[in-house]
Amino acid sequence: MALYTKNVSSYFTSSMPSASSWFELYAAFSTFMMLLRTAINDIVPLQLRNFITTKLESFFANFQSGNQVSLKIDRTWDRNSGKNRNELYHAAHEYLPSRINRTYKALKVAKLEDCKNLVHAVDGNQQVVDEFEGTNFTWMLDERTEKDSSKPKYTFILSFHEKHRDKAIQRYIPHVLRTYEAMKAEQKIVKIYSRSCDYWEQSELTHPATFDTLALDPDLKKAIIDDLDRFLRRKELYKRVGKPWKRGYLLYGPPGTGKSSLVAAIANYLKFDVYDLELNSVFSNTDLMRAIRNTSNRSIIVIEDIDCNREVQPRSATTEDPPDSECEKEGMGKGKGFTLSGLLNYMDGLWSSCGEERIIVFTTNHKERIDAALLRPGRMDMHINLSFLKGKGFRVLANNYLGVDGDHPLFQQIDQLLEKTEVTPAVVAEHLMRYEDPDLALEAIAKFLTEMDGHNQVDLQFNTTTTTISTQSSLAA
Ligand SMILES: Nc1ncnc2c1ncn2[C@@H]1O[C@H](COP(=O)(O)OP(=O)(O)OP(=O)(O)O)[C@@H](O)[C@H]1O
Repeated sequence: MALYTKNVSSYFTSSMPSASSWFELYAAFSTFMMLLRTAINDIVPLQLRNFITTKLESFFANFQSGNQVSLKIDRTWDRNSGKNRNELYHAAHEYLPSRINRTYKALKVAKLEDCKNLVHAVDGNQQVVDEFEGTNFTWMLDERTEKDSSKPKYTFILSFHEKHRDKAIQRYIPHVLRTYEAMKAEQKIVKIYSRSCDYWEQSELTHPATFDTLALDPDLKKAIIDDLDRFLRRKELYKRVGKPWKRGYLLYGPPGTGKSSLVAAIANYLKFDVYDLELNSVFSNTDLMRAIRNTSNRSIIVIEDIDCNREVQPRSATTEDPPDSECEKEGMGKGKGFTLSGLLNYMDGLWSSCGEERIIVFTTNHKERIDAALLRPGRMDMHINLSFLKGKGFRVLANNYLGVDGDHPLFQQIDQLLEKTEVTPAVVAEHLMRYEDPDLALEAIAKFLTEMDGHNQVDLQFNTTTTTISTQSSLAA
C-alpha cells in the first residue's frame, strides 16, 4: 500500500508522469486486486459468491433488457403443407443439459425402460446461460397450453444483447447445431421412430443386427457396405452434380430372409435413426409429405411390405366408421387418401423436399407385385435380393448361435443340402435356438434339411411349435 500511496502522490505532484510511473501504478494496482481476490475466495463461501454473482448479473441484465433480443424456437415450423420438425428446437433440447452452469437450477431426469442411459431435459421456466466466445446467451423453455388443445406447447426462447445479433445467427446457432450432431454421433444411440398422430414417437433401436451377424452372401454384404460408404463420402459430389444427397434401396425376398435385420444392420452401421413409416397411418399425400419432412437428417425412412400397401382408401369419417383415433378426431382423417402409384409418382418430389443424408428403404416379399414405376431405373438405387440360406450364410448363423467359428465335419453335407432346398435364415435360426450343443444342433439341421429335400418342397412352417415371426414389430425387436 505504501508503494501505491507513493506512486499516486508522485503522479499528482509531477506535471508530466513518465511511462515508468504509469507502469508502476498499473503493477501496484494488479497486485492489490490479486490479493483482494485471493482474500475474498478464502473468506467468502462459494455458495455466497455464486449467489452474489447471480444477483449482480440479473441486476445489470434489468438495465440492459431494453437492448435484449429474443428468438422464439418452436418445436415445429408451420408451412403451407403443415407442421415441419424444427431441428433447432431438438438441438437445443439435447445441447442445453450438457451446458449446465452456475445459473442453472433444475434439470428433469428420467430412466426410461427403452433407453440405456438417463435422459434429461431442461425444466420449464428455468434460465440456462450459455457463454460462447465471451458472450452470454440465455435460454428459457417456455411451456404453455393453449385453450383449444390439451397438449402443452413448448418453445425455447433464446435472448442476447442486440449487439450480438450477427454472432448469434452466424456463429452461435450453427455451433449449437454442430454440437448436437456431434453429440448424436458420439452417443451412438440409434433411435427408431414410429408415427403417432402427426408426430414421430421415438424409442431406442434395440435390434442387435449388424453386418457381422447377418447371414448373407459375403459378396452381397460387401457390395452393400461399399455402397453405403461411398454414399457417405460423396456429399460434395452430389452437390456438384445437383442431385439430392439420398440413396434408395429396395429389399425383396421371402419372409424371414432378413429384410428387417438388414435395415437394423444398416442403421447400426451408419448410426442413422430409423423412421418406420406405415402407409396405413398416412391419410393423404399432404400427410405423407409432412411425415417425411419431419424426419431428421442422417436417417433411414423405411416403408415395409410395400406390396401390401397397394391402395390406401379414403378415410373420410362416416357414421359406420366413426373416428376412433386421436388423429381422426383431430380432423387428420379427412384427406382424400392416396394410391401406391400416387405415392411412387410422388417420390421425386419427396426426394428433393426432405433435407439431406437420407436413405429410403422399401421392403417387399413380392417384387413381382410392385408397381413398375418403383422399379424404373433411377428410382431405387439398389435392388437387394435377400434369398434362401446357402452355405456361406449358414456359417454365420452357426457362429452366431452355436459359436462354431471354424470348420465342422457336418458343414459339407449341410452345404450340399442347402443348395437343393429353399429354407430361410429365420427358419434355420429358430431351429438352432433350440440346442446348446453344437454337434446336436448341426445333426438336427442336417436331418431337417434331408427331410425337406425328400419332400422337395418349401416348408416354412416345419414345426407347428415354431414361433410366428411378426413382421409388424420386426424392426423394433
Ligand atoms: N439373413 C439373416 N441373417 C441373420 N438372421 C436372420 C436373417 N434372416 C432372418 N434372420 C432371423 O430371422 C428373424 C426374422 O428376420 P427378419 O424379420 O429380418 O426377416 P424379414 O425378411 O424382414 O421378414 P418379413 O418379410 O416377414 O418381415 C430375425 O430376427 C433373425 O433372427
